Amino acid sequence: MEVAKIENISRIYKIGQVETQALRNVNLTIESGEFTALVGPSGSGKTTLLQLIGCLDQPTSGKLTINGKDVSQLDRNQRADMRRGTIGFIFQFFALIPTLTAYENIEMPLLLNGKSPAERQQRVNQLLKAIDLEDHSHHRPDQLSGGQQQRVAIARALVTQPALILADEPTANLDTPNGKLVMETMVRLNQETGVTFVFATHDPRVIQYARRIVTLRDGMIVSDEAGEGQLVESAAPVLA
Ligand SMILES: Nc1ncnc2c1ncn2[C@@H]1O[C@H](COP(=O)(O)OP(=O)(O)OP(=O)(O)O)[C@@H](O)[C@H]1O
Repeated sequence: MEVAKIENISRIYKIGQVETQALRNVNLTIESGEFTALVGPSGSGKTTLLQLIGCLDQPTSGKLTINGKDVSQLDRNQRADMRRGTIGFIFQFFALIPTLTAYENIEMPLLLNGKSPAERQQRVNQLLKAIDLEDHSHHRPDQLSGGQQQRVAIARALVTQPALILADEPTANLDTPNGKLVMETMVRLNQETGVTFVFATHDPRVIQYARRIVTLRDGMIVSDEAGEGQLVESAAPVLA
């Protein structure tokens, strides 16, 4: 099944008289279950593309279909509705709420979606187990390492069972061991649940996990090839 279909998409940013063409006639289809890296030099359009797929932004021209729905012309509120429940985000700087514990950060999207207390508790505990942080559930972000914070962010992105998770440079602020743990967590959850991951990265150590590598240059896709797709040994799956 197609999770995202990008047809002839362009995105032009205008600041005063200055125009920047961030994406030029991009075509890309993301199928359910993919684990795909967007790579390319700084300024090539990776973040712009993720923001469009994530319904955070609107294309200047072209057609964008997410989960079978045409989202090219949605207004701000309609885009927010589309994101909720369909798309999860993981950011470079984790973006957790600093005053909430790991547990509460993961629970937040379920509260916003009006889930019952019993359902919330069951789901959050399941995710804490899946990211191997059950014993840190009452820690606030400043009481967790960068890698642990990013694993909490992964759990928060997954908690509503979205069709698609988008990650912009998820390991950019992590050291090598923590970056590896974060990537292995993403691979494992992709293997166990089949949730689709698309992530932007510069890091060759991250690219090796991708099963598909899409390379952008000057706002265009210049290659689209199979990656090594390094697999991760799964213990007993907790979310499958
Ligand atoms: N909000 C904006 N307003 C104006 N120009 C922008 C805006 N966002 C991005 N751009 C420009 O669009 C182009 C693509 O930027 P984008 O952030 O998508 O690239 P990127 O590949 O993600 O880069 P990096 O790897 O450095 O994050 C760049 O030339 C950038 O300067």
